[in-house]
Amino acid sequence: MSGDEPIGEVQQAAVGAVATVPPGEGPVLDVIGVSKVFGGLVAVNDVDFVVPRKAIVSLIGPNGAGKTTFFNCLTGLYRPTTGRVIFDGRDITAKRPDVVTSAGIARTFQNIKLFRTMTAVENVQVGMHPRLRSRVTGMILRTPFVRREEKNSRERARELLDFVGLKRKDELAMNLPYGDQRRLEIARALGSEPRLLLLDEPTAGMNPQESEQLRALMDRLRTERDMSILLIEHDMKVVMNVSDHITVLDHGEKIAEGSPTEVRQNPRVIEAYLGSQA
Ligand SMILES: Nc1ncnc2c1ncn2[C@@H]1O[C@H](COP(=O)(O)OP(=O)(O)OP(=O)(O)O)[C@@H](O)[C@H]1O
Repeated sequence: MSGDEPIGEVQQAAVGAVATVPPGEGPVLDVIGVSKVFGGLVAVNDVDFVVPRKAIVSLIGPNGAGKTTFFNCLTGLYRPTTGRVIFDGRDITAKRPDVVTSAGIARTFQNIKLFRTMTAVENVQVGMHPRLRSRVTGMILRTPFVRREEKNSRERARELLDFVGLKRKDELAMNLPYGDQRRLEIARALGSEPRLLLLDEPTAGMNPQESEQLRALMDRLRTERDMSILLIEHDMKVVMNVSDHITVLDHGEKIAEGSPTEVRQNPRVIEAYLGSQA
């Protein structure tokens, strides 16, 4: 598990019709009453949350609002204290991170987590691992099937790097400029062929031009690859321009949700978040 203390069993909230919605229909992600408690601290408090198909949904809120903890509850890094996580009609509550990835959710991290001494292509190939069919014995014996799959995965990795706009594909990850490392993280996440992509502050440390390129990339992921995106982001320009829907957390609670226009005008949001920025 994640290193946080065990909290007890996940309470089985009522799922009603949600769990019976067949894959491919209904929202891609349906989160029901998720809470996460660390000792006495309620980091996420009974949050309901939906990501419709092919939507870009942003999760915003002041520092410490519980956004990353919420992500960690979705991706199996944390076991939620209460609540259910339904992905594409399937209950993935408290499943291991590799199971969640295989189910079709990929993520990037607030602090970039690349294999620093591997090339960009190799990093993306690692990301493809959940979708590869080679077995360990085949890898040791270097069977024709393994060699063919490796070649295909190298070509596919290069395509994904093209898609995210990364030119220095054979460069070691640690030698890439910061913006390219962020792009590489996204390409690696795409390697597992997710239907839902979770991005944790992808524009952190980027200049305005790079942020705009990333916004355009998110748009293309949705329109060209039918992907749904859940975004944690502090750059309000990016959030307001790219999101179909925004949810606002404050002290672990959902205090508002709606379209960018609705959220921008919500007095609780202005007070809790936009106000504090101003
Ligand atoms: N493993 C942990 N153990 C104990 N407390 C934690 C743990 N992870 C997060 N917290 C606490 O939970 C609260 C929510 O933190 P979280 O990182 O989820 O907020 P955030 O909205 O992502 O913040 P930021 O915008 O600064 O990244 C904070 O008070 C934080 O200190």
